[in-house]
Amino acid sequence: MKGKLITLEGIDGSGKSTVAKKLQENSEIRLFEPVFTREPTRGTLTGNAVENAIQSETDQLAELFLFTADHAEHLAKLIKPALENGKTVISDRYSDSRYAYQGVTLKDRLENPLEWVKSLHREWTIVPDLTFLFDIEPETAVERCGKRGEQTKFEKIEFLQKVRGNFLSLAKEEPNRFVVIDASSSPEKVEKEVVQKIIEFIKKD
Ligand SMILES: Nc1ncnc2c1ncn2[C@@H]1O[C@H](COP(=O)(O)OP(=O)(O)O)[C@@H](O)[C@H]1O
Ligand SMILES: Cc1cn([C@H]2C[C@H](O)[C@@H](COP(=O)(O)OP(=O)(O)O)O2)c(=O)[nH]c1=O
Repeated sequence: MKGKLITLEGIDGSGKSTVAKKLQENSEIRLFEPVFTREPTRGTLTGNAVENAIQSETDQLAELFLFTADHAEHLAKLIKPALENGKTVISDRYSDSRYAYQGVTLKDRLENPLEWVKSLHREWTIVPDLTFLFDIEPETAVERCGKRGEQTKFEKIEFLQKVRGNFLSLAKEEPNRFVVIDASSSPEKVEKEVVQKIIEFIKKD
């Protein structure tokens, strides 16, 4: 696999989509002609199923498998072919979202849900080359989500506190893959930091 996979992760309202949009417009990033994508995917069979699940009180295990099915489809149809073509792929959310979020939703059902969800992916997923973790206080993130519009069942402070904890422990486990960004900074500062790291990373090879 020749291309590089870069992922954007963080709790709801941490500013991932804002950064993804800025990256698409950034002239230095455009030079690399990256493929921009996201999870959950949009307008696909699996992505639509996930969207329905998020908007209802779906069983947490069923929800995990829907998110995971969407990931498998995303890998097969978009990520793998793009990487094989030597493209840089930038994904707004990816597998770490499953480890962090379902690591919380499944905590009353399984002994160590984060590790279990990780192990479920191990044999077939593609581990990103670089992952940005947009780290922010859940209070600020939820306030931002409120301004954005209708809130989902995941956009609650207590829940997101636990998700944030999972993201931070994932970052600690793999310090070479993760870059933790202070997402409470201004959009300009966040963009500048991310662009700089991506360019450094791509030029390194
Ligand atoms: N650095 C920032 N400072 C202040 N507000 C921001 C910042 N980044 C994004 N926002 C705003 O916060 C809200 C959530 O951002 P968004 O990019 O949709 O987050 P996410 O994709 O991580 O859920 C949006 O209304 C966006 O305009
Ligand atoms: C990809 C993924 C997302 N999610 C959650 C995170 C979000 O609350 C929700 C939808 O993702 P998304 O549309 O990216 O939300 P946002 O723009 O607010 O960050 O699904 C999981 O629980 N597991 C997953 O594997």
